[in-house]
Amino acid sequence: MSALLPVEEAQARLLALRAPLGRETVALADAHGRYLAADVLAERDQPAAPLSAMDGYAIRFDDLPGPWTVTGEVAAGSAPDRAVGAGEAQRIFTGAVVPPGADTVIVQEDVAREGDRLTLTGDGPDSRGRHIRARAADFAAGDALLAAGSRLTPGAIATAAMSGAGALSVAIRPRVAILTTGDELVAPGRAPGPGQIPDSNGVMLAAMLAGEAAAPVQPRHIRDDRATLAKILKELARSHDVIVTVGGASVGDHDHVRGALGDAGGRLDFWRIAMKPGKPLIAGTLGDAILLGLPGNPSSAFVTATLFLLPLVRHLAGARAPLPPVQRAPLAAPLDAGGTRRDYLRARVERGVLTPLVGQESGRTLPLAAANALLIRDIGAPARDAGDAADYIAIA
Ligand SMILES: Nc1nc2c(c(=O)[nH]1)N[C@H]1C(S)=C(S)[C@@H](COP(=O)(O)OP(=O)(O)OC[C@H]3O[C@@H](n4cnc5c(N)ncnc54)[C@H](O)[C@@H]3O)O[C@H]1N2
Ligand code: MOO
Repeated sequence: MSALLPVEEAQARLLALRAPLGRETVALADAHGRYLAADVLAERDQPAAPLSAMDGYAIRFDDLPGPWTVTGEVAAGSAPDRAVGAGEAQRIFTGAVVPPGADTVIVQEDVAREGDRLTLTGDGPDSRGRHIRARAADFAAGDALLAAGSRLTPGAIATAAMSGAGALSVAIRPRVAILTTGDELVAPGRAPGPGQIPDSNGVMLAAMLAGEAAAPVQPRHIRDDRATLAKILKELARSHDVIVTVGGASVGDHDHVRGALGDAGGRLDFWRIAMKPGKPLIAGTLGDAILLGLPGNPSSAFVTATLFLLPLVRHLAGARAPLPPVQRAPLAAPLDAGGTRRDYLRARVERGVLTPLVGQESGRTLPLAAANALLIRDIGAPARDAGDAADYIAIA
């Protein structure tokens, strides 16, 4: 029996199978969750001119404590048509350009106005420049705002829009096929016959991918038949970047994924990882497609998808840092020593403290619904007490 591959080595080998996909230009409205293929540089100063941050009056700080003569008005979206001279004020609104000559805005709550005459009734501004957003305070033209390989979050999209962009260069989304295998599976919602169970992995994996920069995926199911599997793998490889199979990864007489990959003309890269759950994970190539064979047990499929499938999709989709970040938190309770495979225990992190959930058998789905973290216990790790630190990965 060949040695089990360490997780990090398997992740590195998987990501090395193929470079990120090419690039395309997408409108900002379609950019959410995509990865930038190039740095975003500001095309303009923001703000491009000093703007008022409040509704009130633009004045010269040196003229305090007033009174002033109101000589004009400037609203957001228009340019001031005259300067503010000594003893003068102009009515101004939030977001409007501060007229030349003025250096301070006084809020309307602090003044009284009668006709053109304005007098101070409150404390007034305490410093020159008060309530003014300086030119280029957010960023200046030419500033590097967003880095290639970073994910386009709503905040990043807002920044790109403000910088002058209407569309962005991003990596192409991988096309992923999900293929669940097994004679025992029925579609969710159908009544299972004797010995049958609902296919929970297909919809779970589709949901996991829906949060990623993958093209939309419709899971497909086939029975345990090696020849049919080989035929379908061959077909899928022509039009997909990644084929994910679930189940049939182990050593049973009906576990056909490795055999079918070979029959279809593909190449096995690795099989079996030093992790629990998830040991029988398969990776290989078939034409230009990458085949990832996840184990069928629900928790095994979830954990291997978190550690291998999602990073692969992110890598192909142009992510600079595709692996889930490892965080650290104290344990709520003692934890037994680690074994011969690295454990990824379904756990909850709450108020900064980690608790492994009851029921770590890989056939269960209920702990997957409760978990918000995978607690990492290394091979041969010593037993730990409550309060000792442990590594974990946050999961959605
Ligand atoms: N003799 C050995 N038996 C097993 C080994 C081993 O090393 N020697 N490894 C075990 C481990 S670890 C795992 S994990 C499983 C993986 O098995 P397979 O990937 O071959 O998966 P199946 O046998 O097809 O199914 C396992 C289990 O999961 C259920 N399943 C499968 N697909 C789905 C789905 N889409 N939705 C919900 N549940 C699914 C299936 O009914 C089985 O109960 O092998 C061990 N065996
Ligand atoms: O490694 Mo299997 O994934 O224990 O259940």
